[in-house]
Amino acid sequence: VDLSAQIANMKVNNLFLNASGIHCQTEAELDDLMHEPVSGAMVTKSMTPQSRFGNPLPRYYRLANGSINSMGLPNEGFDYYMDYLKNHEQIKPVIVSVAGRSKEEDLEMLHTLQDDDRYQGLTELNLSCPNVIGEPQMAYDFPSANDLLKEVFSFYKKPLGIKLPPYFDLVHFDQIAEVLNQYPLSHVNTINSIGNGLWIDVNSETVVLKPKGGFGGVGGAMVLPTALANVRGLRQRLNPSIKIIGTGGVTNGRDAFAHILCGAEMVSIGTQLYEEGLGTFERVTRELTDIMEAKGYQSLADFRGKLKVIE
Ligand SMILES: O=C(O)c1[nH]c(=O)[nH]c(=O)c1I
Repeated sequence: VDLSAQIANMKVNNLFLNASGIHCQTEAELDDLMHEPVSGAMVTKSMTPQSRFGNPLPRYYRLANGSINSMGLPNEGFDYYMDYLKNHEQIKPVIVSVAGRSKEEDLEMLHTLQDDDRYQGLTELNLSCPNVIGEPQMAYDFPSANDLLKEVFSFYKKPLGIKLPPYFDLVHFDQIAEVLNQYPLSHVNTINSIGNGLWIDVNSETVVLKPKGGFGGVGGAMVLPTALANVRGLRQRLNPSIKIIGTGGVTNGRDAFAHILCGAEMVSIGTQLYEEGLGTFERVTRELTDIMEAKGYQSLADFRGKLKVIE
């Protein structure tokens, strides 16, 4: 499987990586991902300038065919992750995910990354966290997102991607693509969880998450149709230079194959990785390879973005 993801010139030998938030908050978790033999890259938990405990527990709940979470941006803080990068050999590319609680925090972290000559990595600006109490998802506010990106790209010159929430209206695909196409983005990562779902334990007649009255982001198998639509919709609208990391609903090789048909350059695995463990990478890679061999494809480029419609 030839794999030359042109995402910030990452030369990787495997298209899979963890979804941000999954197994990537602590040094031990990051080391596990760094030494996991199959995945081609990894991404950190979204970080804020200071460490955060996040929302009160329970804040994650497994569903029959997915998950719901209201973690609330728990992370060890910006300096912790910068130290991690300085003190650990990068066996694979590490995408640094930043999620300030305000425009000022985003700019603060990006200025620091821009000014650090030792930092040459790929950064992902998370504009779609649905669970910080009282905070909107910036990527649903097109003018604000545009203002932020205009300011970011006035000084940030290193590779930068954006983590997007799911959109549910083709006009919104048009509108966000119109904003993003103005900027020299490395990639977009789509989708983040479907924000503010609600799960109820009917026996106790109670929600299952403590924060926000039980409202949380939905992920896992049940979001695959939304994830595929967002990868496809944005691939059809974004400049070809802006690559897509497909995230959402990937549980097996067929799901990954579908993401690539829609145009994904690389594919993230979240809920399934959390529930099954790091062995997911080997299993899904094997399943995808089997599908490719059965179809006679030698490389991802043979079918990437080549989804057929019904004429
Ligand atoms: O609650 C979280 O920490 C969280 N949870 C998500 O589902 N997506 C995000 O971007 C984040 I920052």
